[in-house]
Amino acid sequence: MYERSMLISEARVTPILVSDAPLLNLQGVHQPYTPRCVIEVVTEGGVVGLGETYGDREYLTALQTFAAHLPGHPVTASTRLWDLAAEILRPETVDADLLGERPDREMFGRRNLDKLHGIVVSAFEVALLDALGRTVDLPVHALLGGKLRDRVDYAAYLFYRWSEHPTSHASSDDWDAALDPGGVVRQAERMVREHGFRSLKLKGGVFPPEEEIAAVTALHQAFPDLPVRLDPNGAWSVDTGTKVAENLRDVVEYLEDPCTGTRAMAEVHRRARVRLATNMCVTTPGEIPEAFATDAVQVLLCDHHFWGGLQATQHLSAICKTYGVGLSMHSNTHLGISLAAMTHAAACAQGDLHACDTHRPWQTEDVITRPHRFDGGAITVPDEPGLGVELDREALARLHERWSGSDVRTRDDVAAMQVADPHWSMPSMPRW
Ligand SMILES: O=C([O-])C(=O)C[C@H](O)[C@@H](O)C(=O)[O-]
Ligand SMILES: [Mg+2]
Repeated sequence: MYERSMLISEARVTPILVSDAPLLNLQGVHQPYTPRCVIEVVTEGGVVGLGETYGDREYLTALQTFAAHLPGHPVTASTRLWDLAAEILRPETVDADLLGERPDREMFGRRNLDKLHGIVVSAFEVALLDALGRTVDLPVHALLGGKLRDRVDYAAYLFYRWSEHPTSHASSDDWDAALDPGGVVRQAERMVREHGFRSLKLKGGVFPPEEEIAAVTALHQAFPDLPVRLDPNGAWSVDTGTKVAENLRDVVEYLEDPCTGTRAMAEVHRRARVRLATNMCVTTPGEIPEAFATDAVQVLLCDHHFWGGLQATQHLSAICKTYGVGLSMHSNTHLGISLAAMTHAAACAQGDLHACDTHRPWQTEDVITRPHRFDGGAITVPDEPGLGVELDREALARLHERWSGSDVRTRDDVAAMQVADPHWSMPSMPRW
């Protein structure tokens, strides 16, 4: 019998808008503000566990529906969340958008019911583990079986970008534009100076491949000791991907999603013998067998937000280790609750872990009282109870008020680009 204090008395989902930088990608540009959700799970014992996830309208509705069913469940039973999700979030009860292909919006693979369950379960699993850890006075990594490393390395996530958004009432930061190799190298210099990163990743798919090859080569020349990656989000044909891979064979640690789809990835790897990574063609367990059997992917980017949580990420790391596939971590615009969860997940991941992605240096605000600092490009794995972060309630209220006063309800990089270029549309693939 569970102690009464371990039962959930309330689960809250608070949508917020987070200011974001004008970062360019294949689809367009980041909006001035992007939606996220903060999850709070309150126990009968008065403990609050935290989670953070996507805030797009259709996810928000699913998260709120799920939250209403949580009171009475114990925080010790996060594995049961999967059955609960299957019961509550059925094809007839969820937004149809969540079940269809939305290549115009998402860069983490296809949408289906399993993926939705993984996203919802993950958000609450993290909050349950945080609440449990605070209750029993143990860090989340201990609840996952114990950390395998004390520090988690992150990569400098470099973007082509404008200095400002093209709208007047937008958020701003003090970063310069980066639209050519020189600008990208200067951005990397500042990232490395301020945060000590020891790996570099450039978001590609923005300019023709020759320009991106030049930028990555310039990064390699400026930082000969640091591994460099390039990720065009599947923008290239097999021929183009093969050519880029051959050009960058001695320069990149790996190429991430040069092409769209497992078959195209396998063909590029067969032809060029350069390591390939993905957060697009393998984003659910069902996609693993074909990708591993055809050697399409040598590094898999996990992401607890859509793989189903911290425990699912651990399972994934064990599968990758078994098949000799390396592991890294995907990110989207996020705040400190997510960074803490990512750090606990990575601390417990088995096998060959490459520096994880994080968008955090691009964010100028947070919802935790002591925002993380990178030291030598790494985050020290917290040993405090739970995730090791405290909610800044004033900041949460401010960012929620921004959400309430705005009509931005989804991340839409295509629409944001149309503000600058009314003729812009989602490029058809392969773009080059
Ligand atoms: O590795 C990736 O594919 C990403 O980080 C996807 C993101 O959506 C990225 O493209 C971004 O923030 O523009
Ligand atoms: Mg990627």
